[in-house]
This record gives sequence, structure tokens and C-alpha cells, in this order.
Amino acid sequence: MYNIRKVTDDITWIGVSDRRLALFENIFPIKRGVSYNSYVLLDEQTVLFDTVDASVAGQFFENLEAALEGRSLDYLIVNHMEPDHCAMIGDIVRRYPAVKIVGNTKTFGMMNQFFGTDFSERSVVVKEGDTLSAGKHTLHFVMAPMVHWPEAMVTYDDVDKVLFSADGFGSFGALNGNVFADEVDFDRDWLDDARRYYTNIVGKYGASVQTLLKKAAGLEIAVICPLHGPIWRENLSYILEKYQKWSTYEAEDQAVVIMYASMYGNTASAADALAGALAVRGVKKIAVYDVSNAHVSELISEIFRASHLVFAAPTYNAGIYPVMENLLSDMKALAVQKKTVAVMENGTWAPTAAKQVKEKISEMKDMTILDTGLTIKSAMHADQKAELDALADAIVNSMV
Ligand SMILES: Cc1cc2nc3c(=O)[nH]c(=O)nc-3n(C[C@H](O)[C@H](O)[C@H](O)COP(=O)(O)O)c2cc1C
Repeated sequence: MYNIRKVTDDITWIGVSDRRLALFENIFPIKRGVSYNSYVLLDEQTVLFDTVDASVAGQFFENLEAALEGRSLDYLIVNHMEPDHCAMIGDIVRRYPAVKIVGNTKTFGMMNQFFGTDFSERSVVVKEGDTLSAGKHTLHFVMAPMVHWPEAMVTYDDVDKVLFSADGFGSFGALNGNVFADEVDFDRDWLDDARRYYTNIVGKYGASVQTLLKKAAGLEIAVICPLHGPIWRENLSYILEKYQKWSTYEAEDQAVVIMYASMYGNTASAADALAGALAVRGVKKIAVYDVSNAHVSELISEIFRASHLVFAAPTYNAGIYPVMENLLSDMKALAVQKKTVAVMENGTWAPTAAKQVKEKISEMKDMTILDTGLTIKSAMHADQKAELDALADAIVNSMV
């Protein structure tokens, strides 16, 4: 059975949700599933905006046929060439032999790489500022390189004021009938997944997102149609403000996130004691994570969210405990910036983890590392309570 939803009188959402996939990009756990969004415009010409992942092909074509209401397809606009959106291009061409494919030079280069053809006999190559008339609706093409691939672009419909934003403003999470952000409790149920999606997938490219946001500011936008997650047609400033913060690496919350690694529980115990000491000093909503038991994508999301980070790491073969080291490498790769950081270390004979954690943090931009830290030899005991309090004081003082 088809499952489609009108976005405006002329534009229909024809996306498909996947609740079976365990790991998005074979890395990111998606307990709430994911949606592959696609859209159809019915005008004098019919236009499809991106396709979907191969795993949901059957449902997608049922949806597409229903949305086309018996008409053929004139144009396929390819805003993004990642296979979870472009996998159906070949099938579209086979089903609708007269279809023209719209993309930029890089789009068609990637098509050749992925499919062994650039569909040159049917390609319409567009560049920044080009337009395509579908009849009543004129579509404007805006290049969005490195949001998050080089060929990425977005398309703006100047009649319905709709921005087809590619992976921008996307989120993990299947759509459950309510395809609009105003139909769900986004802040409660979706924000964490939207942040995790952005920070892990697009996070590195904050400058490119800033360029796109500046271009978008010049458009009158009533609806944002992303390729994953809910569609925005109300309170757009909410998600735009989030993107402004995320892409400039500003913390959303004045908050402390403590991340520890621990084999035998002693570093964990000290991390918990620090959380308690912070709470006594009035710090609220403290988050504590065991890096071995939280997915690195959740930690990255929390790191983007919070202003203050504490890393507590055992020394391991004269280095940093590997799971913690991996997290620090991911932070650098995703260009984490503008955090205040405190470091705790543990070691039974020669603790060196703190020095190495600090070195890694120093490689990131605009990071403030607190002078006060804490070194534990195997396990923390009451005789180090004053040191723990000093660390808690230093963190609290840095928050004002
Ligand atoms: C494989 C391995 C390598 C270790 N290497 C070091 C080391 O190089 N220097 C050191 O001081 N302690 C080293 N240790 C000891 C641990 O760092 C220490 O016992 C740990 O910090 C205790 O914290 P936990 O109870 O939170 O796991 C090592 C432990 C293991 C299992």
C-alpha cells in the first residue's frame, strides 16, 4: 500500500521509513530507525526530488506512482549523490525513459563513478543560481558543497517557498505517520537524534554549513524538506538556531559531560565522585558516560551540546585507554571546538594518560584546558577528597 503525504497543494512527500537497519552507514546505531525522504512536484512538468536507499525500493515506487496520479516523470533532481538517496536513479530511468536528470557537474561525475554512466543523453547540468521552470513553480539551484559531500546542492521552489535541503536539517529516526516536525514533540523525542545525525555526519563541515545558512537567509523559506527525518513548516527558527550553534561549534547548554574509561571500576568511581561534588556545588543536569558502553556517536553529540567536558582515562601500555583514544581522535576528525576541558587520569605504576589526553585536546581549536586535574594511583581514597573538591571548584568557577 502506498504511503504519501501532501506537503503543499503541489508537493507530496513520498519517503519511506526503515526500522530494520541496525547501523546507518554501517557505523551509527539507529534504534529509532531512519527515513529516506523523497518528494514529488506536480506542475505542468512533474519533478522528483532525490530517490531513496535500495533497501526500500518497492515501497518507494508504490509511493511515487501514487503521487504521480497516472502521469509520467519529466525531471529527477539529484541534490545529493550519496547512495541512500541516489540508489534508484537507474530504476527511475528504466521506468520513465523520457526523464531528464538535473544535477551539477560533480553530480554527474559521481554518477559515472557509482553507476558507470553519467546519463549524458538526459542530463541537465546546473550551477549556482540556475533555474528550471516546471510551469507555475520555478526551481532555483543553490550549491552546498561539503554539506556534506562536494556535489551537494539544495533546491528552492519560489512559489511554495520550499527548500529541498538534501542532508541539511536531517535526522535519524523513522517517520511514524507524523512527517512534520510540528506533529511530534521534536525537542523531547527528536532533538538528540537530529544532533547526533548532524554532529557525526556533517559536524566537521561547520564552515560549509555556515555558507549555506547565509545563502538560505536570503530566501523566504516557509518549508524545509530534508532527506531524512521530519519536514519543517512551523517554527523554523528553532532548527535554524540549532544549526547556527552546531555549525559554529557553540555549546547549546552550559553543562558538564563526564566521560570515563575504566577496566576495574576505579576510574568510574572517581568520575562518579566528581559528579557528586559538582552536584553539591549546584551544577544540574550532569551527564556521566562510560566510553566503553556508550556509542561514540552519542558521545560526540553530547560533546557538541555541552560547554564543559571531563575526560577520565586509565593509562594503558603507557598510552591512553584505547576506547578513550578513539573518542579523542573522532573529536579531532569532527572539528570539535570551543570547549572547557578537565582531565583525570589513572595508572598503577606510571600514570601518563592525562598528559597525552591534554596533548590531543590541544590539537583542537579554541579549547580551554583547566590547570587543575586529578591523578589517581589505582584507586581513589578519602585522602584525595581535597583534590577532588579542588577540581570540582575549578570546573564550577569556569562555568560563570
Ligand atoms: C593492559 C594494561 C596496560 C596498562 N598499562 C599501564 C601503564 O602503562 N601505566 C600505568 O600506570 N598503569 C597501567 N595499567 C594499569 C591501569 O592503568 C590501572 O590499573 C587502571 O588505571 C585502574 O583503573 P580502573 O580500575 O578504572 O580500570 C595497565 C593495565 C592494563 C590492563
